[in-house]
This record gives sequence, structure tokens and C-alpha cells, in this order.
Amino acid sequence: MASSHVRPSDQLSSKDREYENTIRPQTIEDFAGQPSLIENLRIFIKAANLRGEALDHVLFHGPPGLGKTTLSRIVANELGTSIKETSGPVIEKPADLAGLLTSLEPRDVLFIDEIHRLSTVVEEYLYAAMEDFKIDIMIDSGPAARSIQLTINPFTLVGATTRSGLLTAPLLSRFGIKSRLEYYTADVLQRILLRAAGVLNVRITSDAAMEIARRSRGTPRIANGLLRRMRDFAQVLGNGVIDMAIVEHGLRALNVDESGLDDMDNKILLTLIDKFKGGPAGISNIATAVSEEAGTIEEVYEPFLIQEGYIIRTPRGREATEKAYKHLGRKKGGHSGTLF
Ligand SMILES: Nc1ncnc2c1ncn2[C@@H]1O[C@H](COP(=O)(O)OP(=O)(O)OP(=O)(O)O)[C@@H](O)[C@H]1O
Ligand SMILES: [Mg+2]
Repeated sequence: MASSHVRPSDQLSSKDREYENTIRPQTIEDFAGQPSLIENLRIFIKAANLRGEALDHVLFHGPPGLGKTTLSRIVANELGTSIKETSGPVIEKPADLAGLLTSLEPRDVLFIDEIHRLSTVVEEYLYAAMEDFKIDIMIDSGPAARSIQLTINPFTLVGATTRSGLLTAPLLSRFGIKSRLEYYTADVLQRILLRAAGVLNVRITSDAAMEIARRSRGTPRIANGLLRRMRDFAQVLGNGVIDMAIVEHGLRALNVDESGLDDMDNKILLTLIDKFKGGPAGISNIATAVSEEAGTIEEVYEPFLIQEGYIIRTPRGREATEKAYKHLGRKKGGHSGTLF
């Protein structure tokens, strides 16, 4: 089901993006949750503002849809500077990066999304820029070609990634501030939904918001996506108000899992239970069975399944818990059902 599937931002349609931008919080006050991250960030930004310096380079990492892009824009906003946005795969060669770097005003933010996808040459080129605000550029061509060193304005690199495990040690070490985004509790998601409904001018009851929150896999993107669909149900089938009856009907119609797990979550659990007798199974065996990259399972899916107590990590591999069996209506030690 599309709306309950964790889609990373590079798989969103332009309409989805427009919707996200409409309800995206612009200030640190409007950003809900992630308390320790926010508390630290406030201090670092305030200190940088007081000294009139560029903020240290920041890395935001964590699963899709938890607010990395949102926070990056908030950082620039709170610094009172501009943000230039790009992404790892878009920067093909050092010259592309040089163009961006030389266009930055003092204290500006350069946001590189999917920073784990930078090519090696571009990444190495970035080191001196991050460290000393210096870059080498080539002038002239042919026999007269030579490189000169250029000083650029002090800036803040904000990198975002869902796959921090793929970052090299030299790149990681150049970020002074590394923040991991965590899944949101239902309470916080409820607040996010109520705020988004306010921005969109739709009415929603607080129990309805809570029900959507509970079934959104701890992820604001999913919660907001469901809100959008519930608005349709409310408008067509009801009187425009998203209440409990609308949500119950809508979530059933969209096939949204009772616990908010998505297709891949369920596939992983089913595989573990039916194919590997509940485990322990190695991550690469699970990955092969569900046709997904092991690293993606480890960094995008597994953290939520572990946090919610569906699987546990043992020295011998992953094991399905009682809760997973129950969720899928399977009996531990019983006959395995049909796969998928
Ligand atoms: N803490 C928050 N408070 C309110 N809304 C939030 C919060 N975090 C995220 N959102 C909303 O969730 C949506 C997705 O957030 P965002 O685009 O920042 O995720 P992301 O981590 O960058 O995802 P990806 O890894 O796929 O790029 C946006 O519409 C944003 O407004
Ligand atoms: Mg993003």
C-alpha cells in the first residue's frame, strides 16, 4: 500500500513534494520531537550567532521521513542565512562543487542530501573546503593549465543520509555535529498531525489524530501522507471533519496495518518466521530472501522493528519475537503458513 510504505524523498512525486513543503515547519519552535537533538542544536546555533561565526558542519542521519531536510532548512533559518540545496548523486565532478562553494555568502548553509552517494573524487575535494575553507581550481587548459588555491567564505555543510554506515571515516570526522534522528512517539506524531491539519485548514478530532499517529510507523512523512488521504475520505464520505469513524474506515480501505508496519516490515517478519523458523538468521540471508540490500534493512527497517519489539538482535543473528508471531497470526513452533 503506497501510503503506508516508507518512501524516501527521492521517490516522491512533485505533488507529494509540494504537499510536504506546505506543511513543513520553518522554525525550530514548530519542529516537534527529537528533544535532545533540538536542545543541542539550539545551543550550537546560538553560540555561532553570538560569535558571528559559521556553525560547525552538521550531519543528520536516520531513516527516511523523520525530518532531516526539514531540520537543514531550519538550521539556515535560525542562522539567518541562505541555504543552497543539492544532493550527492547530482554533483558529478569537483567543478560542480566548486561552483556551489564559491557562490556561498559567509555563514550560508550548503545542504547535501544523500551525502553517502558522493563520488570519491568529489568527496575528497570537499575535505579542504570543509576544513580550511580552501579549494583548488584549475585555470587555463592545455600546457598552460595550472591549479590555484582559492579561499571561500566560511560556510556550514549540512549533510543528510539514511545510510550513515556508508560514509567514510575521513568524511565523518569532518562533521563537528552528528545527530541521529529517532522515530517519533505517537504523542508527538499526534501533535504534528494537529499542526499540519491547522496549516491545511482541515478539521480533525484529537482521537482521530491519535489513531493515525499510532499507525504511522513513528514517521511524520507517513502520518502526513495518511492525513492527506483521510481528508479525502472526510470530504467525500463525511462532512469534511476527520473523526474516528472516517479514520477507521479510511485506514481499512487503504489496508494500513493495525500497528503501522509497512509492506517491507511485514515481509521481513514473515521471512524470518516462515523461512528461517523464527531465526536466528543473518542479515544477509534475510536480505536475499526479501530482495533488498542488507544495509538498507539494517539502517532503514530493522531499527523500527527492534524498537517496537518485533525482532531482537542476538550474536547469532535476528530472531522474531512473540510479538511478531502474534502480529502475523502465526504460532511459534507451529506449521508455517504460505510465504507472502
Ligand atoms: N519534527 C517534525 N515536526 C513536524 N513535521 C515534521 C517533523 N519532521 C518531519 N516532518 C514532516 O515530515 C515530512 C518529511 O520530512 P523530511 O522531508 O524532512 O524527511 P527526511 O528525513 O528529509 O526524509 P528523506 O530521508 O526521505 O529525505 C515533511 O512534510 C515534514 O514537514
Ligand atoms: Mg530529505
